[in-house]
Formats: sequence, structure tokens, C-alpha cells
Amino acid sequence: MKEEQFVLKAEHVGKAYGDLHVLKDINLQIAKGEFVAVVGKSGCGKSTLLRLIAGLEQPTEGTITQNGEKVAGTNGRARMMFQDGRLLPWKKVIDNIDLGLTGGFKDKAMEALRSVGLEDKAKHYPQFLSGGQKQRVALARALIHEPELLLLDEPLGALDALTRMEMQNLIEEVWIKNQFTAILVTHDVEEAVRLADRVILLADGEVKMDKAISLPRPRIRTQPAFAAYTEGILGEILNPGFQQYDRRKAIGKF
Ligand SMILES: Nc1ncnc2c1ncn2[C@@H]1O[C@H](COP(=O)(O)OP(=O)(O)OP(=O)(O)O)[C@@H](O)[C@H]1O
Repeated sequence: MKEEQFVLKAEHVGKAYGDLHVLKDINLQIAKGEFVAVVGKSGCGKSTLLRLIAGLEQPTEGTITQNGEKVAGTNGRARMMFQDGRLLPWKKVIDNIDLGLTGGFKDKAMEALRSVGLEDKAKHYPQFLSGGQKQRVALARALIHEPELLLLDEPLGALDALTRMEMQNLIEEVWIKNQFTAILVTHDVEEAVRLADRVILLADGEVKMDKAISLPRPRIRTQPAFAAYTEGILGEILNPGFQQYDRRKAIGKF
């Protein structure tokens, strides 16, 4: 693939907090428009990697580049969405969305709100929204900036199963429509297989698996091929290197 087709490149990226070497040697290339999920055991450094890509922290080793330019300082072409939404409780929904933007952005904010199906809540305060609705607002707030890269740090982790599925559908819909590149950190392997073109497994500070998910969209959880991917990735998380891809051959679905 040509150099310019990679939105993001991480080369020999390491991050240490004192003696704790969370990330040791991360090497990644993410193409424009790709949807990549990052999975791995709790504490393996998934959120740390996302923060480095967002420019909220700097690597202690190696470099991250976006479109060939080193990410240094807050990455203006990326937006991040967190598990808790981080809405300002004293601002109405619409004002949460055009936060930090000056001039006539109300129309754009309404449009963003419409794209997540919440235009009727524009004048409400966040406390009157459900968890799922708050995350819709957080998504609209990220979309209004038309990010090249959307960084999703376990954004659906606090939602009930049904709302979570609805949100997965919505995230896929806006990703297809807006054509940004997405990196999703998740504990939920099914969610990774539901949404991602590629699933990356972090362990011991490195990328231990980088697996393409070759299933048509929208993906259906009950399909045997879906379940086979989920099981294979879970196996790798629990026992890295143990299964490799034998399960795929064994099941014969690929
Ligand atoms: N600012 C910090 N200072 C010191 N240690 C930190 C800091 N941020 C993260 N860590 C440590 O780095 C390790 C990785 O944290 P990180 O949040 O990236 O993991 P994670 O894979 O996202 O975990 P989880 O799945 O539980 O959210 C943890 O041991 C954490 O305690």
C-alpha cells in the first residue's frame, strides 16, 4: 500500500510510567477509512495507546505519524469519545455539541444531533437523558468536527446490552456515511467483530495479533462465521499464540 494511504502509523512506540513499561514496541499501520478494534486484557495499555494517538500524552519511545506528520501535542484531526460521555451538565444538549466552536454552528449542531436521532432533545439538560442518549450526544459532538480519525475508548461499556447493540448500529452507520477512520478500544470481542475491519490484540506491550474480519456488513451475531471469529480472538486473548488460526481451519468457515 502507498505511504499516503495510511492515515496513521505507529513505529516502535513505547510508553513507560516510571518503571512500568506499558507499551514496549507497538508497530501499526492504519489505512484511511479503516475501522480497527483494539482488544486485550485489562491493563494491557489499550487506553494508553489511544491517548498517544490523540496526542494527549507523548510516547517515551518511537513515533506516531498521521498523514506523514508526527503527532505532537493535541491531535486536531482526531476526536475522542469516552465511556462516560463527558457532557457538561450545566449546558443544554445543543450547547454541549457546539462547544468550543464560534459563529453560526447551531445549524451544524442540529444536523449532527439529527444524525444520531436526538434532535428533539436539543434543549434538554444532560441529566434528563439516558446513558445511551448521552453517548449519542457525545458522538454528535465528535462528528461536528468532521474528524479524520475517531478514537472510541470503550464508549459503550456502561450501556445495557440492547442499547449497546443500537449504538453499534449507529456507529457503523455514521462511519459508513462520514468515511472517517475509527479506532475502537473495547473489552467486548463480539463488539470488535461486529464493527471492525481488523482486530488488534495488545499483550505484553506489543501487537500480538492483527486479524482481518472478512464478513459482510451488517454482521449478524448468530452466523457461525461470526461466532468462529469471536471464539478465535477470545482464545488468543486468554492464551496468546496457543490457537493461532487452527480453529479457523478446523471449523472450515473461512
Ligand atoms: N498516567 C498514568 N500514570 C501511571 N500509570 C498509568 C497511567 N495511565 C495508565 N497507567 C497504567 O498503565 C497500565 C495500562 O493502562 P491502560 O488504561 O492503558 O490499560 P487498558 O488496557 O486500557 O485497561 P482497561 O481495559 O482496564 O481499561 C495500567 O497498569 C495503568 O495503571
